[in-house]
Amino acid sequence: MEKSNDNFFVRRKRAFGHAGRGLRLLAANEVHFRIHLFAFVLVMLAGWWVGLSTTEWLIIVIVSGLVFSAEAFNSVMERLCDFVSPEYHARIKDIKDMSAAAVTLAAITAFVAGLIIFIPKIIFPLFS
Ligand SMILES: Nc1ncnc2c1ncn2[C@@H]1O[C@H](COP(=O)(O)OP(=O)(O)OP(=O)(O)O)[C@@H](O)[C@H]1O
Repeated sequence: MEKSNDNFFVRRKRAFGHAGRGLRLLAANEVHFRIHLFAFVLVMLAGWWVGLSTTEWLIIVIVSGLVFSAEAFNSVMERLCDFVSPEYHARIKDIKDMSAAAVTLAAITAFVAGLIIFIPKIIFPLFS
């Protein structure tokens, strides 16, 4: 690809445009990405309802970002694998399964963090 002579800011703006297109592709085509988005909105509403502290919001935002990033990279892996090897291949299976495992690890981390933050705020008041 030819190197452009545009200045720094024009190139950064273009890079954000490419990233924005990637985000739209993920939101439009990836069911799991949309499920995470839906769960994120629910957690935001629940956080607002129970009144999270700044630190708790930070933890929720960080673990959610981790899940979104892992999901995005997993989608990239799936597309790359399908492009490189549309037919069944044992190595492609390993790559896709490991990539899916990365998302699962991030999701478990977020789930456990959510339990630690929300359980005391939702369950404990019921018994006090
Ligand atoms: N070309 C292939 N070669 C070997 N195994 C594959 C191949 N394609 C898919 N698989 C196996 O099927 C599983 C599901 O793959 P697939 O690409 O359909 O992802 P998915 O989890 O169904 O995601 P999505 O439905 O979001 O595309 C993989 O984790 C892998 O075990």
